[in-house]
Amino acid sequence: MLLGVIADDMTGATDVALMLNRSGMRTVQLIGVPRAGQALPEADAIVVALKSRTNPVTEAVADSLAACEALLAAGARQILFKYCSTFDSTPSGNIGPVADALARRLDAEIAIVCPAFPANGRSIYQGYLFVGAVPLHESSMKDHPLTPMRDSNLMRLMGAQTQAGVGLVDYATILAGTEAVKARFARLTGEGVRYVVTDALTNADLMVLGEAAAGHVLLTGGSGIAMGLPQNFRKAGLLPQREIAASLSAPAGRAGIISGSCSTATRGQIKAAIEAGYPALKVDPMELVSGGQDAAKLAGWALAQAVDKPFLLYSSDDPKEVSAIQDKLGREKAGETVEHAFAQTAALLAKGGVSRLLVAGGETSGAVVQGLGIGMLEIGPEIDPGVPWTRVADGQDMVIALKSGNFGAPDFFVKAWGLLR
Ligand SMILES: Nc1ncnc2c1ncn2[C@@H]1O[C@H](COP(=O)(O)OP(=O)(O)OP(=O)(O)O)[C@@H](O)[C@H]1O
Ligand SMILES: O=C(O)[C@@H](O)C(=O)CO
Repeated sequence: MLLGVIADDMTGATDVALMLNRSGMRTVQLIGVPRAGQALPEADAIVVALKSRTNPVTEAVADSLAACEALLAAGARQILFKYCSTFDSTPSGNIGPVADALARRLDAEIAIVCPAFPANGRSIYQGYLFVGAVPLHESSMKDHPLTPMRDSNLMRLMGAQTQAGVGLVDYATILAGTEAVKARFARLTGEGVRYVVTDALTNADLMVLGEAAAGHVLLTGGSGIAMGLPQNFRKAGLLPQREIAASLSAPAGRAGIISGSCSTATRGQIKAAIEAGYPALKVDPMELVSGGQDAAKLAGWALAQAVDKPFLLYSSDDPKEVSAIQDKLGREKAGETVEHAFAQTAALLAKGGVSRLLVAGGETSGAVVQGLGIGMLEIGPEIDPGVPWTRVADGQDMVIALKSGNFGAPDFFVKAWGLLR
């Protein structure tokens, strides 16, 4: 094992695992902190998916350190701390405190801070993070319920979360190439800077950064920064050339979609699936509370549909409806109610013969994976940037794709099946 990754949420873990797999590293995703003494699977890279983005700082730090120990014990030579490409966090964390703890553990004198993910419109210029054509604080992330992003300057954002010095490698330096970036790293380290925000607009920039950071024991960022790391291991003779499969052989069985994501992207994808004739049932949190709907009824409905098209179970709604439900139930209870129902439903669906599943939403994916008792995923082909098919590697014969709310083209739910054999 060469590279160990600690990801702060479930879909972010699949995102970075895909990036590594595409770049020729055989990658396995583990769900949660490995148990003490647990033998980790054979792989070039292992991604540990945590739920440490918004939980209390002390828990996030403890889980990240435990994951780091397990990865080091399995032979990791470099550790990547993967967070969201929109730097989802608050002034109290969790990105800064987790990075600080990992830097201390690894004796890292420098660590890149690079959430750039050009394929999904996340770029960094002069240390400012852009989402598409607008700065982060003007994007929909400004209204995120848990981690509203009201600033776009990564030096300020990181600086508010750590006591360590924060510096910048600007775009002109990236354009000047690997040696220039390395020289800037050395200068900043000499000035007492630990965290280096790095500009990046294109994949080529990420390759330069990856090469320049070959000797760093710790990196932090979005999945984009992983793109340039496999080349270093290959150059060092540690990583053989690997075939990347363009499709995934999937077990025979029914196909379906579970969506608890309320993002604009997901709602568009649901509309496209319904227009394509997929049988669809809307899940209503109020009905779940009153008992009008429950997991048995949802699974019963899904399994009663004709098998020629995947079924779609969705609670996704527009922001006005979601906030009306949250006003009635409370934000936490609304989320938990839906997640609990989908977790139980997923277990019943698997028992009923569903073996091909698409799930939309980070929290929803976490709940469904837990409901299915999944501990390990092997990474398959890319459906859209940041979202691969995966195969369950420690239990039932199933393929599953976990989609971040904001990711995927409008026809995501319709085209994904074409990659399965
Ligand atoms: N109709 C609804 N009313 C209120 N809450 C809902 C409703 N539907 C889903 N939810 C909750 O909203 C949350 C959606 O979060 P989730 O992480 O699954 O999606 P997302 O935020 O779009 O995705 P990501 O985190 O990947 O960006 C979940 O807690 C889910 O249970
Ligand atoms: O980096 C991203 O945007 C995603 O992988 C993610 O973390 C979604 O929660």
